[in-house]
Order: sequence, then C-alpha cells, then structure tokens
Amino acid sequence: MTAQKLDGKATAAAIKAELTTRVAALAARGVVPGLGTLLVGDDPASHSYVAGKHRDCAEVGIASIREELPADATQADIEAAVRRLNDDPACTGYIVQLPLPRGIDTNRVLELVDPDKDADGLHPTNLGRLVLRVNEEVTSPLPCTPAGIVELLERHGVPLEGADVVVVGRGVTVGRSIGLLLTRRAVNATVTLTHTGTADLAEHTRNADVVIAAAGVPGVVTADIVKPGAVVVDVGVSREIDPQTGKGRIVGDVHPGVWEVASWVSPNPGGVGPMTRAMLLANVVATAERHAG
Ligand SMILES: Nc1nc(=O)c2c([nH]1)NC[C@@H]1CN(c3ccc(C(=O)N[C@@H](CCC(=O)O)C(=O)O)cc3)C=[N+]21
Repeated sequence: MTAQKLDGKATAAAIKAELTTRVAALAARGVVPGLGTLLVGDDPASHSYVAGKHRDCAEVGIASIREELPADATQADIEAAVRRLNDDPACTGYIVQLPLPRGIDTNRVLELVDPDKDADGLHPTNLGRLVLRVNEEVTSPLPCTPAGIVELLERHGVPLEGADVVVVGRGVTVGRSIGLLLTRRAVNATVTLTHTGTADLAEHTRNADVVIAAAGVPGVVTADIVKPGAVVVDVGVSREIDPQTGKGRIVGDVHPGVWEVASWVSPNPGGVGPMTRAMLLANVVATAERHAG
C-alpha cells in the first residue's frame, strides 16, 4: 500500500483560479489589490521565493510592488522601507521576506508592519486576534503556512473533527501557530506540540491521526513512528546536494518510507510550499475585499 498524495500544487492552482474570479470582481469596482515584498540582501533562496510570489500575483491579477535593499542595509533603512509600504495606497498587503540579515532586530521590523497590510499574518496583532477568536470566524489575515496546511487537509477530505494531531517543531511560522487554527471550534482537532525538549517523540506520533512535520530536520519522521493509516504533512525545507547529480535539492522532514505506512502524505516539493503561496494571495485579496466594503 502506498499513501495517496496531498496534492498542494493542484490545490493551490484551484485556489488561484477562485482568487482570479474575486480579483476580477474587485477590478470591476475599481479596486486593484497590490502585494508588496520587502527583500533585503542577496540570499538566492529568498530571491527565488519572492520571484515566485510576484509570478503568482501576475497570474491572478494582483499588482506587484517591490522594495529591495542591499545586504548591508541598516535597521533604519529597513524600517524606512516598511513605512513606505505602510503609506503606499497601491500596496494593500505586503510581506517582509525572512530571514533578515544578521544584526537586524526582526521582531522590531515585523511590529512596524501595519497589521491591516500584514499579508503573512505574522504581526503580533494578527496572531493575537487568532488567539482570541476561538468560536467565531477569523477575519484577520492568517499565518500562510498553517492556513495552507488546514486548507490542504480539508480539500482532500481529511477529517479533523476530533482528530489527534501531533505537530513536530515549535517554530513561530508553523509549529507554534498551527494549533491555534486546528483547535478553533470550527475545526475541533486535539493538538500536541512536540519539540526538541520532548521526552519521547515516537510515543506521541505513534498515536496521532495526523502528523505535521515542521522541525526542519531532514527525515525525522520515519515510518516506524507513524501509525498505519495516519495522515502526514511535510513542512520542513532543508537543502542538500544530491550525491548522484551534484545538484541542490529540497529534503523534507518526512522520510520516504512513510509513504508505505500512511494513508495520505504531502509531497515536498509540491505540497505545503505552493499552498503557502496561495494563502498569501488569499490574505491580500481578503484584505482588499474588506477595505472595499
Ligand atoms: N515573510 C516570509 N513569508 C514566508 O512565507 C516565507 C518567508 N518569509 N521566508 C521563507 C519561507 C519559505 N517559504 C516558502 C514558500 C513557498 C515554497 C514553495 O513554493 N516551494 C515549492 C518548491 C520551490 C523550489 O523548488 O525551490 C514547492 O514546495 O513545491 C517554499 C517555501 C515561504 N517563506
């Protein structure tokens, strides 16, 4: 038995098609959503992610606004760029591409972002809104990767009501925030957050209906620690050189052997990554719709 694929690429394409319709409806009312990106330095991976985001925007009819700063930009330079994006009426939502160069106070930069333009859903105000809205619909921007994971599971019919979900990894962008989405009354999953201080990881994962692997440790989730028939989501993005081809490749947190045990697995690439990008667009469109009234 081989697991079925949680197809992030196809699901993201479907979401983008839906967003294209919503963007066209906004355009008919004279509203054009604009996504801004602030990119500092010359990390090739960051450049490639940002380029992907602008390609996505072009696809659905969202305008692009780019701010680029050199690797030696100061805290003040970066904060000035954030203020420009806050003040630019053409920019309805934007992201500060992470990581910022060493020596920059990232939290200070992120707190300067206008919460109503926070396309990443990572501003403390929006994370706080998510904490506070247990029972009602969340109308503020959601963190993109967690929102993308929930959307990926729901669109494949994975039952979450009453499910035992184990999250591996306590990073801010995924591990620490995804439980806030999964434990809302509308979803009703039970969530365990594991991390490097967890005494016995396998004891938790072996009982899980859903494992979300977001540790950034290649292959940490192996077949022997997954319950037969469980659903496994691979969030980790590590890069290594393929010894066969000598080229770089992405390695996830899920060991390939898991496909023989699980019922559903998200491939990596082609799983969570494209969903993250789709949810970024969804945040920008939803914000523009709210502003349009
Ligand atoms: N402010 C901020 N917001 C982010 O959302 C953010 C960030 N900073 N910094 C870096 C991480 C990483 N991230 C990814 C997005 C898409 C793919 C993606 O689409 N990946 C493709 C493969 C792309 C490739 O081959 O390189 C896939 O999984 O199929 C991956 C990773 C967003 N991040």
